[in-house]
Amino acid sequence: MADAVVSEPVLVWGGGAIGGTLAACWARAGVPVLMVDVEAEHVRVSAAEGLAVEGPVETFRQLVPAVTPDRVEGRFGRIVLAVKAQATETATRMLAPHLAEDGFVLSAQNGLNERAIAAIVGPERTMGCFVNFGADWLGPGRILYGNRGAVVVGEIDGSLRERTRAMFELLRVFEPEAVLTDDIWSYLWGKMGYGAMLFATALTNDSMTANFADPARAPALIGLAREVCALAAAERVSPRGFNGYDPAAFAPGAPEAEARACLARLADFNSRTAKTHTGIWRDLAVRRRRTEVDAQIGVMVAIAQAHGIAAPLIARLVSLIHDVEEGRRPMSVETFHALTAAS
Ligand SMILES: NC(=O)C1=CN([C@@H]2O[C@H](COP(=O)(O)OP(=O)(O)OC[C@H]3O[C@@H](n4cnc5c(N)ncnc54)[C@H](OP(=O)(O)O)[C@@H]3O)[C@@H](O)[C@H]2O)C=CC1
Ligand SMILES: CC(C)(CO)C(=O)C(=O)O
Repeated sequence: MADAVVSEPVLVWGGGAIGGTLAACWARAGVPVLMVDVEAEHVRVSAAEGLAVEGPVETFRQLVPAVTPDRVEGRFGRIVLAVKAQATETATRMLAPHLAEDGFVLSAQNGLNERAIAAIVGPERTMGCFVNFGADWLGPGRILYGNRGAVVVGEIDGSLRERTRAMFELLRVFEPEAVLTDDIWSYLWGKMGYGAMLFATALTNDSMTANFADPARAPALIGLAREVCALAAAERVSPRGFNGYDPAAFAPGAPEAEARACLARLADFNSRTAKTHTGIWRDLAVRRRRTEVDAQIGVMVAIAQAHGIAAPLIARLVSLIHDVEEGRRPMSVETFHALTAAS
């Protein structure tokens, strides 16, 4: 990567829980960043008073250069996209005029958003990334960094290039155990399985750990992960594990005991975070807004149909989250077991 590009700011588009944590950590380390967010007060506080990162991992306040999208000027070689999945297309269209011809967009999101990004800016200008650290946007200029977690980067075509290695080094500034991979889709599909279970936990008000530790919820959680793993296989992807999640435990023929042992590991991993509930739960219970369910989980219904594979739990999960979003059902153990009924 040319020196001129390395000295120019990394544009972090979407400066909430994930983007804000990355931007603050990079800025503190002396990496030039420019954070872009639609929340004007968040932008003002972060730039003028400092973005406060708090919680058990790190507590610091860092001035982060930040603007709203209408104030971005120029073109950038490295854009890290960290909006919710349903905002991906809108945000990518907004950032596209600011992306250098030879630059790239890296998706620090959950889901298969790289496909949508590539459709807009082109596959050559899209880089894959998987993040599993936990963070919450608490308010303007305030983010909870709840726990460290896996961070993986790789090109969507599996190649390893100078720019991929450079981005890997940049991610290591944030997470020293970051991984460089030639198979980013295996991690993204790994998170699709874990993510489907996380969406199910958000049908209740219980913490992630309480959900994963409840034996009565295991059939629905295991069933979901098995459906996702079957879809990944149909897509010719071998999903990979991370932070206690092991897709092999949900592969066809894997013993139920392995799947239950995996749930116990996830209960344990999530018992050691200050972020007790998912971002999905937070959207529903705290922010009172729609979740990423269509963009993250709904896409799998279409993938299942394309392969002629039945995915009843995934489809039921999408409709139950919609029920909660639209006030037809409460977040409750009873609502969770409306999912169990489909298993
Ligand atoms: N939080 C976590 O612990 C984890 C999150 N992820 C994933 O990371 C992604 C980002 O999530 P998260 O950081 O939690 O979300 P947040 O809502 O905290 O942050 C996203 C930010 O982007 C802003 N935004 C929305 N649209 C635009 C736009 N067009 N241009 C610029 N900014 C915009 C949002 O504003 P507004 O709120 O007003 O829309 C918000 O401030 C998601 O895909 C999530 O699933 C992955 C692992 C862990
Ligand atoms: C729970 C977490 C942080 C993954 O560990 C997540 O991805 C989310 O909140 O949606």
